[in-house]
Amino acid sequence: ERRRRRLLQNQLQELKGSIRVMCRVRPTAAGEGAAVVTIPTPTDVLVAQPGTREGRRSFAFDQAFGPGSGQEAVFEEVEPCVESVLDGFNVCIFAYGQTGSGKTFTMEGSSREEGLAGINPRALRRLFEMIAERKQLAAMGGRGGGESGGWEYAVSLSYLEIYNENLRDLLGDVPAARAGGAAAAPKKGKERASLDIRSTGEQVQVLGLSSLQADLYFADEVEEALRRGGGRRSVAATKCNASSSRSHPTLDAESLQALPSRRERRHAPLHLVDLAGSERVKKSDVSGQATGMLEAQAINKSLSALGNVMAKLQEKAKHVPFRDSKLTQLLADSLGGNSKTFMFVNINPSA
Ligand SMILES: Nc1ncnc2c1ncn2[C@@H]1O[C@H](COP(=O)(O)OP(=O)(O)OP(=O)(O)O)[C@@H](O)[C@H]1O
Repeated sequence: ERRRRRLLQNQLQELKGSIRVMCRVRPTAAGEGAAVVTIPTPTDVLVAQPGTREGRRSFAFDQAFGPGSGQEAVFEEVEPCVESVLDGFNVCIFAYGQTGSGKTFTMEGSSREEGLAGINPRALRRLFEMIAERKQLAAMGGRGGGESGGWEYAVSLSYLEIYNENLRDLLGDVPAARAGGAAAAPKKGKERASLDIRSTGEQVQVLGLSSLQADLYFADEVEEALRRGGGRRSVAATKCNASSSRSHPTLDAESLQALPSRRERRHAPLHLVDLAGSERVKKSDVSGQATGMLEAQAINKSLSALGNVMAKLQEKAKHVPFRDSKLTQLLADSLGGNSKTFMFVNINPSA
């Protein structure tokens, strides 16, 4: 079963490509004026502004989601990839777009209603469900149980943000009893310190980052930790959005898989990234604040580094400049190679 699933996943990946770019157009909000963006086919996004220099322009994506597409439909598109993490694939899903375009809504969603939950909580829940399903299958099949028999799974969660090219731990004070191995919770007062990244071969490690070890979806515990972490994100008001995220928060679910009978161990990361707003400094009027300017420069640096890395990967270039920013260093293990990357381009449909 495991081998068959891997094979199907590989075939699907070859068909769809290992970097997939989706567009998500959010509904217009009150006072924003009429939408100038439509989705004439499931893969095309048309921007029509008659009388302007741009006129009509069409953009092709792997998939386009309109204002009527709910959180569930969006998650269904990435779900097979989330599942493949337990088969050892490295996966990265990120949301890119201007401030207020729906990145946080896509990744985190809203906790107001169950149906409004975004990719992050749905992905975590799916991972834990799958682990439970596999345990149940193994128990039913007894010993042996084919290739999937005997595997043990665990998930280690961490949550950090990249702010002005510094890495900050957002889970800093998880209960010590559940904080994982070498990465114990930092002491009070030190939790906002910048952390270093170490790359060892194909694995990327953030030194001193707290983690929450889980083999079940302890809904309250996990959600509470994430909620608290989310509350620590660096947020500022810009002209475009009253509470704009100025950092790149990244939720990481490292899946650990072990087959003790054969002394096999492997791990695969799932990176879920809500990129900071891509707006131009002038338009968002953050330039008046000294920190705003610095933030905008750091955001631009990492977004353009990410753009360069994606372009080099698409070209299959020999050298990919992962080291150009903290963001690309952090994601190096799940961009390119055998990994699967999803990029959501979030847009606001008003002129
Ligand atoms: N698909 C959607 N359906 C309904 N409401 C949405 C959708 N996308 C975004 N919104 C709403 O639009 C507003 C702005 O979205 P959000 O905060 O996710 O933007 P953002 O891109 O993360 O902004 P920033 O970069 O400034 O953090 C929020 O009130 C959000 O609830």
